[in-house]
Amino acid sequence: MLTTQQVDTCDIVVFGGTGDLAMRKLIPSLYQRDRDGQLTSDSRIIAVSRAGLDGPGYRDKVAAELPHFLPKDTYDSETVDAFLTRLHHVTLDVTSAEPWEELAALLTAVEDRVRVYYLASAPKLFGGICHRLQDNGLVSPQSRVVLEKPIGTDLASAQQINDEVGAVFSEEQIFRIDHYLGKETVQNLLVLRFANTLLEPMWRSAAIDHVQITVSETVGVGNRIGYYDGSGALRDMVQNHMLQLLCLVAMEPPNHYDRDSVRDEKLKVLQALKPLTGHNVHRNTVRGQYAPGSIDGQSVPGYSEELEGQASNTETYVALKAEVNSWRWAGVPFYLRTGKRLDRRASEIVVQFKSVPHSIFPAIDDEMIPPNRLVIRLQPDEAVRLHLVTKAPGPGGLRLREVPLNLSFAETFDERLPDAYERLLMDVVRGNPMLFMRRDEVEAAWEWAEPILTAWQESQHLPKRYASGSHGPAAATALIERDGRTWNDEE
Ligand SMILES: NC(=O)C1=CN([C@@H]2O[C@H](COP(=O)(O)OP(=O)(O)OC[C@H]3O[C@@H](n4cnc5c(N)ncnc54)[C@H](OP(=O)(O)O)[C@@H]3O)[C@@H](O)[C@H]2O)C=CC1
Ligand SMILES: O=C1O[C@H](COP(=O)(O)O)[C@@H](O)[C@H](O)[C@H]1O
Repeated sequence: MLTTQQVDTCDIVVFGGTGDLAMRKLIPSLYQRDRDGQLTSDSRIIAVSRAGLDGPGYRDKVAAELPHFLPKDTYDSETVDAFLTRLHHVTLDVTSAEPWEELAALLTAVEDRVRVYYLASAPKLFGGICHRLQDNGLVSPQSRVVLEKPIGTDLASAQQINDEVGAVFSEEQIFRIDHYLGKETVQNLLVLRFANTLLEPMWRSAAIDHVQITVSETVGVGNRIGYYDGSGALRDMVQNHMLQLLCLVAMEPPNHYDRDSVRDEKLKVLQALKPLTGHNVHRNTVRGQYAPGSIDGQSVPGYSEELEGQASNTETYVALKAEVNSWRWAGVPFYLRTGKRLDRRASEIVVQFKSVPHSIFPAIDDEMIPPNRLVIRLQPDEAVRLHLVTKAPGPGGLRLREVPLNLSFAETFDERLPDAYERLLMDVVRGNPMLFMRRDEVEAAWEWAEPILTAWQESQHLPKRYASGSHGPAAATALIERDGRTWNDEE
């Protein structure tokens, strides 16, 4: 839950302030924080783009779009009007050599204060923007820079971006965002593991059979195809969000809930990932691309139709088997899968415990007793479900039933679950980088992911086509079934 006590004065400059991310996520999240009284009246939000808008023009744009991206019960016109007065727009081509006079005049018209430069623009612009900020005298110890993902497309490009940004800002001033870390249910994972004594003794290979991490989307690539076709699901979802989830499940208990203790432990997990290279990539990964199909009764085109018939090997689906080479996790596979245009929207982590070693019940073999499962449902219908085996009531022969103990967030808490960006934006303002990726984490994640991309590129195999609205490629089912396990697709 966000604290409502702290009120901050800041200027938030959004490079790319008219773009999809800004309009759908950043501006609505800032509105919510303002609505909760967390910004002082003189705090400002300054959008930068080439759109040729003035302040009133940008305010009109936000006023028209904001209602579409807010839960209805959080919209009220008085608060919106007050919020709009904070908004400014500076028209600027960040690649041009012109001095940044208008932006500089606006920023330096007030006393030095916390300044957040949010780079909601293409990563190739990050280095240039930072250098221009410095050249224009706009970087002070109170400045922070937020880098949107993806940080690069491979290790070398990530290092280059990190070097360029690092030449202007210190590591403490750099916030590499992974919005999955701002989700309430993801933060709850740390609380679940480290504020309960029940789980930790079982949280290891002695008791756990395997872990599944799924991020299944029903949406396609939409209007982001230009970006997506050069990226694909491994770069877009696995290298960042999914590996971060894996880290939170697999990490050792940090000594403290603070920036370096938590990030040090996550880094160790990334460094312990068993490399997937060469033929191991083909054995342990599946990539797919959506074909035409139907979602919610509506026909939808395939990926290549969306590319106007252009051939593309970009994957919109990945399933893979990862392993963490550590004492705790030896022999416990982590199965990851993510894809677009699938049959359901569901993000979840499933921790599957081992089966009972021996059945004491006559006529019920060990394998007839379902193993316990902990399902951490990240979205939608956020919940933690512990599946236990119970006796089905009734006389006669013993019948066993698997039943979930269901901690549903909606049923348990009255509070609205804030969007991930609400929490993360205020963490930047307050200078708390714990839920942001440190340079070494990003680069370790690339070190593991890049050989997979290389092996795919060198291979003759094309991504497997799967019908939109399906479970994904059959090969992904085979990947887990070959180990005698099945994907959790029940809920
Ligand atoms: N959209 C999303 O859901 C997500 C996006 N991201 C990342 O966020 C970043 C932005 O994405 P998104 O909002 O979708 O992209 P958009 O293409 O929708 O927006 C890009 C923004 O940058 C501005 N811009 C582009 N070139 C320049 C320039 N030379 N000078 C000044 N402004 C410029 C555009 O305005 P104009 O063209 O008018 O100048 C626009 O405001 C990307 O790095 C993306 O990967 C990450 C996660 C999710
Ligand atoms: O970063 C990204 O995340 C979204 C999925 O985020 P969610 O919060 O809706 O689960 C994904 O659709 C997008 O392709 C990716 O860039």
